[in-house]
Amino acid sequence: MDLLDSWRDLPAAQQPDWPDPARLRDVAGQLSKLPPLVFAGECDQLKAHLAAVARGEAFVLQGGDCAETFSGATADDVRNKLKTLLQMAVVLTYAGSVPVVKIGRMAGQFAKPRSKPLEVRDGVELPAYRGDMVNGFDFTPEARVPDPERLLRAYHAAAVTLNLTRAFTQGGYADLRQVHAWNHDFVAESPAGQRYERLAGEIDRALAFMHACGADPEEFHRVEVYSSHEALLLDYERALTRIDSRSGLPYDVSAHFLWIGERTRQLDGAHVDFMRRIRNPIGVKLGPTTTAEDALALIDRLDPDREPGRLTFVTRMGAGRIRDNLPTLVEKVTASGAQVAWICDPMHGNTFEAESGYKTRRFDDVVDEVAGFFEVHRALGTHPGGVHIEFTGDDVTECVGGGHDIVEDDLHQRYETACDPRLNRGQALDLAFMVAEMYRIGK
Ligand SMILES: O=C[C@H](O)[C@H](O)COP(=O)(O)O
Ligand SMILES: C=C(OP(=O)(O)O)C(=O)O
Ligand SMILES: [Mn+2]
Repeated sequence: MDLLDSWRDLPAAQQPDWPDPARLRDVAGQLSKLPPLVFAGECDQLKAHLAAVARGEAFVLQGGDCAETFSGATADDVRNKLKTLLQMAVVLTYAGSVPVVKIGRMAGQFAKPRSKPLEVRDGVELPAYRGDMVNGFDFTPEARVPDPERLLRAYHAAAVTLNLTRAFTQGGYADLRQVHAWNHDFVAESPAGQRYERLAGEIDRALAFMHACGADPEEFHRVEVYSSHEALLLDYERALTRIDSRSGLPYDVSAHFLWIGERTRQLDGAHVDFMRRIRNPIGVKLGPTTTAEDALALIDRLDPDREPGRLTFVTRMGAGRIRDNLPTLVEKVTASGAQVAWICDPMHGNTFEAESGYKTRRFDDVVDEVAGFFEVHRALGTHPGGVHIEFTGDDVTECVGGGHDIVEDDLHQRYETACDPRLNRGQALDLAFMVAEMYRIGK
């Protein structure tokens, strides 16, 4: 048997109950003939950047929706998300004085693990929504049936999103001389926008200075933005895995970077088995129950050759636990000689249900978890390598607190997420300024 299929004999958590397995096989066959969404060489490039992160020379900004939707694969939606990502990256690069590796939770983040298989509303029980790649968001029995056709739609929505991303980032929109333009629709009414505008003015002056010194303006014309998603549905990921013609090695060409979620990181499970065989840079989410032994065993399994940039640990402990839980993990991993990149996801350990029933997160908890992450790494002399966040480019009301001080009673106003609550654009920019400061202070 092809080793890329050995996961099929292992327990795979969080897979949908596809009602028609023959149809699933047919769709997987179609997917396996479709062109790659990314190229192996690009994945290697990202791996080299992540190796720099692991060495302490760069910082990762990874973010986007919790769950992308098919209807969100539009020019406006993608541009707004990219704009926010670029603004955050500029803040971090300039105010934090550090090269920023930009990775979108974009172009493939269509499948969700859930804590409960069923959703109950007013006594009616239906299968939980598992992302547009699996079933529909509407609370009807028809919508909630897993449909393999959705895997094909996910591929096409990812292709559209990636095409837009490549056009925006390579075609001039992301040119550093556009720093003001990204902010136009934002600056007047928001403190974060005004703060950003002042920083953009400084960048202008710095660019003019460099230009006067003879720097080539073309250097600032393009940026690299990489794609990433949770590698959850193994039938999809396997179908998009190809042998790289240069090296003869397998790459999952559905995204540059794939990660294993907190709910699917079982050492003897299917996800770890599949992911150890692909050559992309990969991540693993580490929640509050992770032991140092778990982390070391994951390293042995997923990065036996200790390849620089191969493995990133994304910790998501919760603001109240990070200062207690993270030090031992980092100490023991560092002592083992493994060089992983450490990234902080300050979202998933801080979710709670408001009285109104909306899932939400406090902006202050998000900031506190990042602060704890920095404190732990600074105390140990290790590198706080980045942040992984859920945000959107729109002015949604999903997380409480932040500049506009959204309160629980406001959540209903613009609660648009298909899964977890995201930072809105102002909250995301505020966070970027705070992270930049934390980065600079401890350096
Ligand atoms: O995004 C992550 C998970 O899918 C999400 O946190 C699970 O949410 P649930 O507890 O509502 O299932
Ligand atoms: C499911 C997610 O996170 P975790 O696996 O950390 O719960 C996510 O990133 O949306
Ligand atoms: Mn999420």
